This record gives sequence, structure tokens and C-alpha cells, in this order.
Amino acid sequence: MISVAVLGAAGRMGTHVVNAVSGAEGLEVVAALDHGDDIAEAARAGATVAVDFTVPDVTEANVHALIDAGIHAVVGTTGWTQEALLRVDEHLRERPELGVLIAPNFALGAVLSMRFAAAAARYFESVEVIELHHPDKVDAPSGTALHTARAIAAARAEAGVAPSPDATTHDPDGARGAVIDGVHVHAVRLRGLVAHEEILLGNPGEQLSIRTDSFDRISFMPGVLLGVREVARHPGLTVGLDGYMSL
Ligand SMILES: NC(=O)C1=CN([C@@H]2O[C@H](COP(=O)(O)OP(=O)(O)OC[C@H]3O[C@@H](n4cnc5c(N)ncnc54)[C@H](OP(=O)(O)O)[C@@H]3O)[C@@H](O)[C@H]2O)C=CC1
Ligand SMILES: O=C(O)C1=N[C@H](C(=O)O)C[C@H](O)C1
Repeated sequence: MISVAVLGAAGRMGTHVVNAVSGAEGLEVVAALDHGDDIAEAARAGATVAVDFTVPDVTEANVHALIDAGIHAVVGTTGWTQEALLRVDEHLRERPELGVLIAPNFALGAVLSMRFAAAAARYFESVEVIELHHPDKVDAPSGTALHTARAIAAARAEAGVAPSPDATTHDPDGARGAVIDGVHVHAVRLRGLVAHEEILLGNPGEQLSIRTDSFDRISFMPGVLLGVREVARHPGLTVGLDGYMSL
């Protein structure tokens, strides 16, 4: 039996995680913690794995506290910079038996979309990313869009592809969106949406669109459960659920 603590347990994702872990064979929730609770309660309750779906401002501190407590961490919260990831990687060297999974998106469709986009990126002149989310989301662009854009940029750099053509010289209102490693990223916030992303790739006379839609947060649960089951078998830091999948 894997004993699991859920951080952010009262949130939109946390409530789904508590239900999914409670209903999963071989897993049990031993601590459901939210804003104001003492994270030390996770260790006191005997958790060996913690799942973090909190807020970008606190997730890094939570992960360091979990490492200090000897608890494996499965993290879905966004807001991770390269510097913050390096700090976790460094901290984990003191506890080489521990695993930390930080996954910008646990939905299978999103994980595959990011892989497909990185594979396609070198074959197209132009590429842009549009992410679309519910309006209660606090961060933009989404963690998924950041990860997607970085992977696209890395693939294009490796293949020596020129920047996407763009004649824009006048954009006083930022209509061309954020630019992440040279890739334009556009964020839509709309009531009724959950989590969606479209990657547009263009060549003369053709376009490839890669789209993923999470219509319900239940879509993230198989990935979260996979992370909980696998994290102890993957010591060190893994960024992206694809690191636990044979793709
Ligand atoms: N990787 C993935 O697949 C997915 C990632 N996400 C990401 O997960 C995160 C959470 O999303 P969502 O559930 O929608 O957000 P919510 O705001 O609904 O939930 C966050 C919860 O964390 C609580 N919280 C705040 N600070 C702490 C703390 N220090 N310790 C414990 N709990 C705390 C909040 O309490 P309070 O409101 O009182 O502050 C709230 O209950 C976001 O970063 C989002 O982008 C979301 C969906 C999928
Ligand atoms: O806040 C959300 O809802 C989501 N956040 C993650 C992100 O920022 O990419 C994952 C998913 O898109 C849902």
C-alpha cells in the first residue's frame, strides 16, 4: 500500500486527486492538506508520496520540505523556472533515494501533443502555440504552453531551423503574444473552458494543427496515479510525465 499526502486537497485538482487516490487499488490518502495546514503533517501521517496541486508561489518550498522529510513528490503545480528546477535537482543529491516528478500536464493527450509538436517542429517554417483555459487560472502562459514552446524551440535549434517568419514591426498592445525561446504563445481565458492547447505549424500551402482538449479534470487522474505509483522507482528529478512512459 502506498500512503499518499495531497497538498492543495481542497482545490479544483486536489479534490479530484483525493477521490482518485482513495478509489485506486494499492493507494490510500493519509493526509489531505490545504492552505494553512502544516506540511509536517504529511510525514507524521506516514506518507511516502505527496502530490502537490497548490499554487505557483508555494510549490517549490513544498517540494524542498518534502525532500527534507524523505517523501517522494509528484507535482502538477505550475510556475517552475529553470532555476527552481536546478535547486530541486541539487537538493535531491543529498537524498539520492528520493524521486520528484514535476509534470506540467498529466493528461495523456497533452503529453502526446507535446511530443508530437517537438517531433514536427523542425519540418515547418512557422510555429505558434495557443493555450485556452478557464478564467480562474492564475498564471499565463500555462505551464503546458511553456513546456511545449521550450521543447519546440530546442528541436528547431538542434535542427538549425530559422526563426518563424514575422513581418510585424508595430505591436503596441502585445497582440503577437508572449515569446518563449523565440516561439509565440497566446493565452485565452474563457468561462466554460477547462484546459486546451493548439500548436499551429505552417509551411507554404499547408498547415498542421495539433490540438489537445481536457474537458474534465478527470482527464489528469490516470497520469497522476501513474506518477504516484512510479515516483519511488525513478530517483532524482523528472520533468514531464513522458519520462515515466515508453514513448
Ligand atoms: N499538471 C497538470 O496536469 C495540471 C496542473 N494544474 C496546476 O495545478 C495548480 C492548481 O490548480 P487548481 O487546482 O486549479 O487550483 P486551485 O486554486 O483550485 O487549488 C489550489 C489549492 O491549493 C491551496 N493552497 C494554497 N497555498 C497552499 C499551501 N501552502 N499548502 C497547501 N495548499 C495550499 C489553495 O488554497 P486557497 O485557495 O485557500 O489559497 C487551493 O485550495 C495550478 O498551478 C495549475 O496550473 C492544474 C490542472 C492540471
Ligand atoms: O490551471 C489549469 O487548469 C491547468 N494548468 C496546467 C498548465 O498551466 O499547463 C495544466 C493544464 O493546462 C490545466
